[in-house]
Amino acid sequence: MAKKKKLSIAIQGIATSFHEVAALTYFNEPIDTIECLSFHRLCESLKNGEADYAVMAIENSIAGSILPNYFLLQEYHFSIIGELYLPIHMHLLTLPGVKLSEITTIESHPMAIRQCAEYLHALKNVEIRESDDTALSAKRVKEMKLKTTAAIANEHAAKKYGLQILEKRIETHKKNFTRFLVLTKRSHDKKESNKASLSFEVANEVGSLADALMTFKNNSINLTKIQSIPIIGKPSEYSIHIDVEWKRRKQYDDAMHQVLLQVKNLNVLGEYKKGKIEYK
Ligand SMILES: O=C(O)C(=O)C[C@]1(C(=O)O)C=C[C@@H](O)C=C1
Repeated sequence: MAKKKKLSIAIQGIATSFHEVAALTYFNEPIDTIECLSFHRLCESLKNGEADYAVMAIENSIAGSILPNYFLLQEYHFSIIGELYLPIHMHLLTLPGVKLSEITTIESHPMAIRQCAEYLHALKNVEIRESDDTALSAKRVKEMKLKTTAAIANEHAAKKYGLQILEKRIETHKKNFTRFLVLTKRSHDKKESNKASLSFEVANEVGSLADALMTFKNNSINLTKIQSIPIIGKPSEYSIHIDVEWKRRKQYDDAMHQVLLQVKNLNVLGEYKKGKIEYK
């Protein structure tokens, strides 16, 4: 019997990155990952058909929204087919035997650095350096035998690169989640969807945004997130991104028909099943 072809999933970062963990958790089957060292590269990989799906972090419960990714969602017009809330535990990794007093540089992905800001602010005389990926920082410490550099990364990176966990759980708050979106160019089944991500623009007039949001309220639709991003070239104008959840599909459909008349450039970025926040 012919073997089933594995799905290829574009991730930001390399093996053991949080994106790899997110992709393995979401698909829950053997996958081929395509390692991308930027979110732009990740979108290109999906666009040119190298990947079947892409997994993209969009927000973190400590560090907030990854704003550039909202621009990418707008630019590439992929469909969001699912989401995943992944618990994130950050550790300080070094070569075996290294002491904290010997560390002069700490490097990691900027989102990881922001999630550990409290811990990092308390350290004296340590340079904080941004990298493309948590796992890549761990790999660099190992391969370049960097005795005075520590990486902020997860336990999978520690294991893979034989690094010691010098400090455990250095994230600012223990309930730390990153929300990932699963993107595709393919058509997908929306039968089970109870959540949507939308974007639109409103006139710069009294109450225009409030009126649009009231339409969702009046149809019993729960607004779970709102994020505005600038419209490039139109200073002080914004594109509004919202996430909404519904109990009955008809309520969402009714709200959408009404809101269509109130806003400009309404886009449905995806309709999908709401992810669970499960604390481990
Ligand atoms: O550097 C990684 O390991 C990533 O997968 C990137 C990333 C992010 O983009 O937010 C993913 C999850 C964590 O929030 C920290 C970093």
